[in-house]
Amino acid sequence: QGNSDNKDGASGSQSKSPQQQQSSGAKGGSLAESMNALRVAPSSAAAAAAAAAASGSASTSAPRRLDEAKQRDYKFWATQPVPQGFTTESKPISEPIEEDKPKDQIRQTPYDIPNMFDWSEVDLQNDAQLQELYTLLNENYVEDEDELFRFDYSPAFLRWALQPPGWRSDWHVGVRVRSNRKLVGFISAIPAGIRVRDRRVEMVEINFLCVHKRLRGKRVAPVLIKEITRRVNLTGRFQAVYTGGVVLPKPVATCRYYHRSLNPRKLVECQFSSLQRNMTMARAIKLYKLPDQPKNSSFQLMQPKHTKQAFQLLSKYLESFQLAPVFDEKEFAHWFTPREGIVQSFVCLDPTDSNRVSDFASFYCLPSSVINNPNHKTLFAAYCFYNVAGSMTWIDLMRDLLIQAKRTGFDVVNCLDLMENKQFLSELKFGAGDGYLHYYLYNWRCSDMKAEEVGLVLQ
Ligand SMILES: CCCCCCCCCCCCCC(=O)SCCNC(=O)CCNC(=O)[C@H](O)C(C)(C)COP(=O)(O)OP(=O)(O)OC[C@H]1O[C@@H](n2cnc3c(N)ncnc32)[C@H](O)[C@@H]1OP(=O)(O)O
Repeated sequence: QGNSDNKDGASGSQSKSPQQQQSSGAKGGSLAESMNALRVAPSSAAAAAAAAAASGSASTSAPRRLDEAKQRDYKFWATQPVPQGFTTESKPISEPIEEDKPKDQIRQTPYDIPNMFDWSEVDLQNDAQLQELYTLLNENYVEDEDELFRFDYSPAFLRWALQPPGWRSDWHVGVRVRSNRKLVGFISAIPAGIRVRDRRVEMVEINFLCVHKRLRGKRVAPVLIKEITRRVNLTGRFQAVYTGGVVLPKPVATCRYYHRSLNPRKLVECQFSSLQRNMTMARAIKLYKLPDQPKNSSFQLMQPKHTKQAFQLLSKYLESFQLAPVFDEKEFAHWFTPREGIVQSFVCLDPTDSNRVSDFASFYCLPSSVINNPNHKTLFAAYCFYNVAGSMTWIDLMRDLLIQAKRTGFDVVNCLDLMENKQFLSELKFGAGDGYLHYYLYNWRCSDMKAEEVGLVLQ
C-alpha cells in the first residue's frame, strides 16, 4: 500500500523517509507527512477536506496536501506577511511584502503566554540545557505518520545547527512550565544571507519549532512564531526562510525526497522499506551493493588546506540557482569542516594539478529513533547537503559519496530533487519517497520556483 515505490523501476524496495514534516495533533503527528499525500487517492482527500470544511470541523493541524490547504482557513497565517491563497505568482518579482519597521514601532516586550508558562532562552553552551533541548526534540519533534520514526538530532548536531557565525542566544527561544521548569516548547532562528533571484537579503532561517505533544492544538506555535519574529525584527531583519512538510500559505518551491538504500535488510526490518513483488532479500542486497572504495582515488575528507578553494567552488556554483545561501568563508568553514557524526565534506583534486580542488560533496548525519521496534533503536541516515561536480560526472561523484556513507555505517542516504540532483538520482538507485518538503519565505513575494531552481538545504 505504500506509494513510495521507486519510480525508476530498477530498485526493489519501497521507501518511506524520515523527513522534515510536521506531526499532527495529540496523536503524535507524522514524520513523512507528505508521504501520505500519495497514499490517499486525490479524490477522496478532496472529499474529506470538503466535508471537514462544510461541517466547520476542519482539523486544526496544518494539512499535507495542496487540495486540502486550498479549502482551509489559516487563522494565524492570514495575519502574517506571507502570500495569501495558493494562486501562482507569475510575474518575475522578488520584493518585500511589507516595509521594514523602525525600531520604535516594534514591540519591546515578549508576547503574553498563559500564566503557567514562562519564556526561557535555552543556553546551548550549558550542557544541561542542551540536553533538555535534545530531550524535548527527541521525544516530540518530527515523526512519520505511522509513528515508526522520529528525528533524533544529537546534542552536538544541535550546537552545530544553532550556533553558526552570528548566532544569538536570544534566538533560541524556549517555553517552560512555570511550576517545574520543564521545557515544553522551542523555536530557533539563525542569521543567513540568502539570495532570492537577483536580490540578496539578510534573513534568518527558522527551524526546530516544537511543542510538547501534550500541548498540541492549543495555539502555542503561533505565539512562538510571533515571539521569534519580534526578536529578529529588533535586530533589523524582516525576512525569513523555513521549510516544512505541511502546506502553509504559500510555498515558493516544493521538493521531493528520494532515498538510496545502503542496508536493505535493516530498512525492511524497520519497515522503512518493503520488498516489492518478485524481490527477495538476497536480490535487494545485491541490487544495492556498492564498490568498497571510491572510484576517484583523490576523493578525500576536506582538510583545512582545501577550505578556501572548496568555498570558492561552491559559492560560484550556487550563483546558478534562484534561491541560495551566500556564505562567507567563515560560514562555509562552519557548515562544511568535517565533524564526526554531524557533517562530512569531501573534495576531489584535479589530476593534472593536485593543489586544485575540482569537486565537492557533503552530507549531514541525522539519525531517527525507530519507535517500538524490538530489534532496532536507531536508523542511521545521511542527508545530501551541497555538492559540486566540477570535473567528474554527477554519477561518479555521488557514487563515491554513497560509498563513503556506506563505509561510515549509514543505513540510507536521503536526497531532495533540488539543484542538479535529478542528474543522478535514478541511475544511482535512489527511490522516490512519498515525502515532499515545501520551502517558504516570510515577508517576501516572488514567483514560484521549480525544485531544480532551489539551491538551499536546511538541516
Ligand atoms: C523576520 C523573521 C520571521 C521569523 C518567523 C518566520 C515564520 C516561521 C514559521 C515556522 C517555521 C517552522 C519550521 C520548522 O521548524 S518545521 C518543523 C515543525 N515541527 C514539527 O513538525 C514537530 C512536531 N510538531 C509540533 O511540535 C507541533 O505540531 C507544531 C509546533 C509544529 C505546531 O503546533 P500545534 O500542532 O500544537 O499547533 P498550534 O495549535 O500551536 O498552532 C496551529 C497553527 O500553527 C500552524 N502550523 C502548524 N505547523 C506549522 C509549521 N510547521 N510551521 C508553521 N506553522 C505551522 C497551523 O497552520 C496553525 O495556524 P493556522 O492554520 O491557524 O494559520
